[in-house]
Amino acid sequence: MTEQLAVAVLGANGRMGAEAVKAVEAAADLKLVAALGRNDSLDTLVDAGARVVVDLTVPESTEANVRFAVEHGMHAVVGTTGWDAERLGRLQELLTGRSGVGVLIAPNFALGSVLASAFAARASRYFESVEIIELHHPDKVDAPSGTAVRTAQLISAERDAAGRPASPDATTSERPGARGCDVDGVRVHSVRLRGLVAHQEVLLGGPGEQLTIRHDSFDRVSFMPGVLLGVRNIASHPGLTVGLDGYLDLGL
Ligand SMILES: NC(=O)C1=CN([C@@H]2O[C@H](COP(=O)(O)OP(=O)(O)OC[C@H]3O[C@@H](n4cnc5c(N)ncnc54)[C@H](OP(=O)(O)O)[C@@H]3O)[C@@H](O)[C@H]2O)C=CC1
Ligand SMILES: O=C(O)C1=N[C@H](C(=O)O)C[C@H](O)C1
Repeated sequence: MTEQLAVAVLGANGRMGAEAVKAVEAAADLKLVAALGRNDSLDTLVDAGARVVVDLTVPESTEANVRFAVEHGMHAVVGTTGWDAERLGRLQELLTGRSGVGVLIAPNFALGSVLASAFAARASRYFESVEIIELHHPDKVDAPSGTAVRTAQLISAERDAAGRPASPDATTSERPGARGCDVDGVRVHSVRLRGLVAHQEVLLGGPGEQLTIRHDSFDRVSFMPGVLLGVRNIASHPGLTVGLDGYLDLGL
């Protein structure tokens, strides 16, 4: 039998972390060597011989966690949100000169969500209007969701490349927040509702028609194939990758 890959999970007591611990433990080719919570020392990762660190913590913790992993030569598979351009810039700098280390920042690990965002971005070339509605459980601390931000960025890039102008909007007076927030020129609306897990709709409008691209995660098990895909493939993707689509051959 080939050697098992040593994996550590940070945020192991959280909703996602607990699911990731189960997924790693159930995978014959992986070995869970550490499962850490907020008050555990990161030095445990070194002592445990972790090769890949999975970060599923909180936006204020994730950057320091990833920095520790990279500085100690460990790959990092990151699902935590909050990776804005400034943080990504610092991470890119950190990775320079550490050519063997890979970091995957994946705003969404659900394969259906990754596909939905890619399809929506491509479709947005052909529609006059586009807006995003993301819907999540009310215990989520950040808004808009990382997935919505990423989707808006992909849409914005596609529309720029296609020479599409901004979506039309005649609003001249509004109550704060009524039109959602602006992410790279795309309006994003956030719903927080008990009973939900993670959902997103991209609404695309043209004269006399609408296309809606919707993805639903009903359970956090939906994220686990993507987490495992990241863990298993990160060693062959050195440097920084943003989005699980970077590990897939979507051909779009
Ligand atoms: N990429 C994807 O597919 C997905 C990403 N997410 C993202 O993952 C993150 C976690 O989500 P979720 O599991 O729902 O959140 P939870 O609040 O349930 O879990 C976060 C956990 O991280 C712990 N934690 C905080 N800081 C540290 C630290 N420095 N080291 C170790 N553990 C720490 C928290 O501990 P304590 O409770 O003590 O604060 C908590 O147990 C969020 O950013 C969310 O947006 C969520 C779902 C899917
Ligand atoms: O907090 C969550 O639950 C989720 N967070 C990620 C995000 O912000 O996009 C991924 C998914 O939407 C679930």
